[in-house]
Amino acid sequence: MPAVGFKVPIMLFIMAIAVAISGYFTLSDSVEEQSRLQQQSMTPAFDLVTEELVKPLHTAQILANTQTLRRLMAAKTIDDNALLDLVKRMSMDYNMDFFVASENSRKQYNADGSTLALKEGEVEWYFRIKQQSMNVAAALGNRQDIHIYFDVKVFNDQGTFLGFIGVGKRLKTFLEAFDRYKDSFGYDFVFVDHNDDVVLASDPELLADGKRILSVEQLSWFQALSAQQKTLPSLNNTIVKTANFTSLIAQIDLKALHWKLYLITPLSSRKDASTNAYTSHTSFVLLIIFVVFVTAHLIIRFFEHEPSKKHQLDPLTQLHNRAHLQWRFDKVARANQAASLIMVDVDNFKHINDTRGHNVGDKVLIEIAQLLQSELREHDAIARWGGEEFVILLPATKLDKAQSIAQRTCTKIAQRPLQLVGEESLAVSASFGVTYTAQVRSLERLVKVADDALYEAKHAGKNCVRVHKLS
Ligand SMILES: Nc1nc2c(ncn2[C@@H]2O[C@H](COP(=O)(O)OP(=O)(O)OP(=O)(O)O)[C@@H](O)[C@H]2O)c(=O)[nH]1
Repeated sequence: MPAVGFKVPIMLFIMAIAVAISGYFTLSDSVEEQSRLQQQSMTPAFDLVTEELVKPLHTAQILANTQTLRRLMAAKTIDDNALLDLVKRMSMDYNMDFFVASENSRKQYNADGSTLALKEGEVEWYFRIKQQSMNVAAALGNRQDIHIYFDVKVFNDQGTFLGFIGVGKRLKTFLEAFDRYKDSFGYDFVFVDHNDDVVLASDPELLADGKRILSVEQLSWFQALSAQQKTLPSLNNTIVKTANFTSLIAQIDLKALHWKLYLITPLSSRKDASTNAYTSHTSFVLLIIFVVFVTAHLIIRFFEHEPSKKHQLDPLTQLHNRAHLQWRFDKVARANQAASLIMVDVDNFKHINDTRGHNVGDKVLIEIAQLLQSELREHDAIARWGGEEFVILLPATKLDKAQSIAQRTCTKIAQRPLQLVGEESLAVSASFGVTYTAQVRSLERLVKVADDALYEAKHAGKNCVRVHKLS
């Protein structure tokens, strides 16, 4: 088998293919995982902004254009009850807290049925927003239970200002949801208005409270942007790096309000998530590589140690050859078993060949091979060692047992003359040399000692058994 020569290149080839496949799948998995994480973290934020901010604002904008509201607000003398009824109905229909502020009556009509006088110097927002050119405004209020109020101007058909329709949204749920997202995805959010002032943020320190308004330019991540990044029309998908952190910025524009929402994700948390995915994937691929490697190694080893079929059998006697016996001996040695070894040599074989011819000599060899094999146990091994020589390996067999097997076989050969077709029977005998080892030794050494014993048997007159102990 050319196994040793091919083993290293085959292993390298398998490893190269495995690493290439692993690299390909890891890379594509990593890209997929990144996209999934991006989607997973952004979707809830979009949902929340749409549900809590965009929807109420758009609803108020639609209601500002309804004829019923404009008719009631355009009356010289406002019908307080009719306006209160309308506000109540709208609030119930849309499940939001609407209010109406009337220019003609200078009153605010609330969904809970209350009214509030809009006096200059007392209700600051009304007079401030009224002066602004924008038709929509947002303001935060109610310190104890923070609300965001969207105020949409209402005009009559001639463009005369009639007041506001507003909707107030409790921000507690909004902020709580963002706290949960912050825990799960690590991101912060900052809303900034048209002046780039922070109006709302997940970090309570940044919340505008009317007394202290922070500009986005004062925030550490904004300051870390490069001069070129600051000139970009949108900071969406911008990566900002400082000595302490690397963050990914997402920007959502709330055009109606002229607000911007920044979501700031620290990339370390992303890296952790994708590193975990990468690690588990790579571990799996490495496990497969390991299994493939071990399997290939075992297969190659099997072929290395398993002599091929054509080398296993002697064509004449159909007994195994030397290579096979060596393989069997190595197994016994690896198992640290004791073993006996018998060497058998046909007596006066040259004479048989010379007097009866080679064909008869061959027949003698075949007959003796069959007889020897029939005397052996299942776990014994026999091989044709040379011309008329045979070697028998008896694993886990003590010397006296091996000797008695040899003696019994020797007697049987001598007692069973060979019957030849058309010829008189032929008396054949064989000599036996036996040895034993209790511990692992080389096959050559065992054969040498058994051969010495055999030599002694030949000198003792042949057709007998001699035993030599290993020194
Ligand atoms: N017919 C036949 N003869 C073989 C084969 N292989 C070897 N021989 C012959 O076996 C003979 C062995 O002769 P020797 O080594 O002198 O041994 P021997 O005649 O048995 O003498 P002792 O071993 O002392 O009994 C040689 O003549 C070989 O040519 C074979 O496959 N077939």
